[in-house]
Amino acid sequence: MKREDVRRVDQIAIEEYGMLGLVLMENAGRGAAERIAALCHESPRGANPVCILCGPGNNGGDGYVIARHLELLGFSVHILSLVPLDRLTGDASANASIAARAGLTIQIAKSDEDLDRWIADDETVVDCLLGTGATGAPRGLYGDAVTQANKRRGLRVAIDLPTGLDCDTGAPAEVTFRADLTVTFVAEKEGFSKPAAKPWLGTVQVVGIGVPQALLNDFKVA
Ligand SMILES: NC(=O)C1=CN([C@@H]2O[C@H](COP(=O)(O)OP(=O)(O)OC[C@H]3O[C@@H](n4cnc5c(N)ncnc54)[C@H](OP(=O)(O)O)[C@@H]3O)[C@@H](O)[C@H]2O)[C@H](O)CC1
Ligand SMILES: [K+]
Repeated sequence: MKREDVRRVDQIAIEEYGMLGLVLMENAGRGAAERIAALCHESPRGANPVCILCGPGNNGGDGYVIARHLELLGFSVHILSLVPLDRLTGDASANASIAARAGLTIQIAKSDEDLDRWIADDETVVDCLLGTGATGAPRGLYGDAVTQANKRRGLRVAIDLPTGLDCDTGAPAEVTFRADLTVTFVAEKEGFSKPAAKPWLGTVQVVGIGVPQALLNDFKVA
């Protein structure tokens, strides 16, 4: 699916079918956590703990849901947010607040030094930095976070798409998250089929977020 179409699916599910964004995000995050747990159990590089890198939007919001479910699945998890939590809005803000009240470890990374210090070398790193709302190459600290993550030797999991990858063209930015697994929501993105995208995607798994079949049919999603 094209980026604009998958964003429309979220929007229509909420505006025309009356679903709540929080429900879509919970389904997304729970499904992603289950895939991450499976990968960590079956891969020799699959480490526990897990470090979740969260950005300023709903892709970051997914990360707070993933953290809560990974903890329930027996993983020790810590979250590095690249923005103060009061910068978050909507569903992302709600889930960051739930994670904080639940006592999940959340640190605010303000510099590349913070990222270098707080991302351990052998933990599993989850990319919840930028999703379908990204435009252009990851800017500033987002580029630093991708560079730091790519240096680690643990597993890397991208959520919805690897930060830096253009999900319509499949073109990687100068700095792109190199994932072992990409968990993408609703459907594979159009750019994922392009050869240039392959080194950055790793294995791709699609997670449904509970939107009605009628809506998927309208977008010809298998
Ligand atoms: N209910 C839902 O909508 C669900 C969405 N899902 C997840 O949501 C993301 C899409 O979330 P969205 O908030 O629209 O966008 P992002 O999380 O990708 O964040 C984009 C913001 O990041 C900033 N930005 C954009 N480009 C760059 C860049 N190149 N470098 C740095 N920062 C960037 C920008 O913020 P500004 O304040 O700077 O304007 C964007 O607003 C989707 O991918 C899913 O993961 C759930 O899956 C389902 C429910
Ligand atoms: K991402």
